[in-house]
Amino acid sequence: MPLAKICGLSTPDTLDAAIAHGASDVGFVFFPPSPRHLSPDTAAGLAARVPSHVRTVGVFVDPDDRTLEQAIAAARLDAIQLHRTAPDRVAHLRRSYARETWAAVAIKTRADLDAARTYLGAADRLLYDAKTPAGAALPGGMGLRFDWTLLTGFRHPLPWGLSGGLDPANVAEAIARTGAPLVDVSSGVESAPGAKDVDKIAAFLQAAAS
Ligand SMILES: O=C(O)c1ccccc1NCC(=O)[C@H](O)[C@H](O)COP(=O)(O)O
Repeated sequence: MPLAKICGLSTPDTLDAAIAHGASDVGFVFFPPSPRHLSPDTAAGLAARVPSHVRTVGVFVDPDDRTLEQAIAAARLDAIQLHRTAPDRVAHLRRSYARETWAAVAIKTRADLDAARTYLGAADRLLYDAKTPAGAALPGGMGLRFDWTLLTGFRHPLPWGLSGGLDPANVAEAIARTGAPLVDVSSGVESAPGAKDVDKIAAFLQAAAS
């Protein structure tokens, strides 16, 4: 059974549902333009509900040191997920904060996937996510999917995860077709942008485990 991360949780009931139904990782977004953005105080309250066998992952977009420090301290993050962050900066933040460090890699073409190799030695895990359109406010959480066949035969330079456009109806097929060791979802388990749905969370995690 692959690991499964529910990203962009922002309420106790949806967080509890993710934990109860077997999520390995829960994601808290620290990016003000996102409908899933959390303040450090809110994140701290949620993090206190997370048992030790579930990892808390902070999601950031090329963060400055202060943003990271506040979030890590408040939410006692186990891991940091970095979008739009250059490999040398990822490596620096990994060394500085001593947290498991995920580099999100935006994928549309084979060349995008090849660029993932630049994170070897810089990150602990790659999260392949669908590239959002130029000018989009968010680099993730938009329900977009990339061509999974790009992953066929690819020699992954690091442990990895699959993200982008997953939902309860397609996650089992995604795992079967790609062999993903970790799947990640946000909008696919929402009823509206930023509003997670406990039934969809349960259905996603059940399908991922099937
Ligand atoms: O979800 C957000 O609002 C977000 C904002 C800024 C950076 C990253 C963000 N999400 C990252 C994730 O890990 C999402 O789960 C991933 O992009 C998949 O989203 P979706 O396609 O909606 O399932």
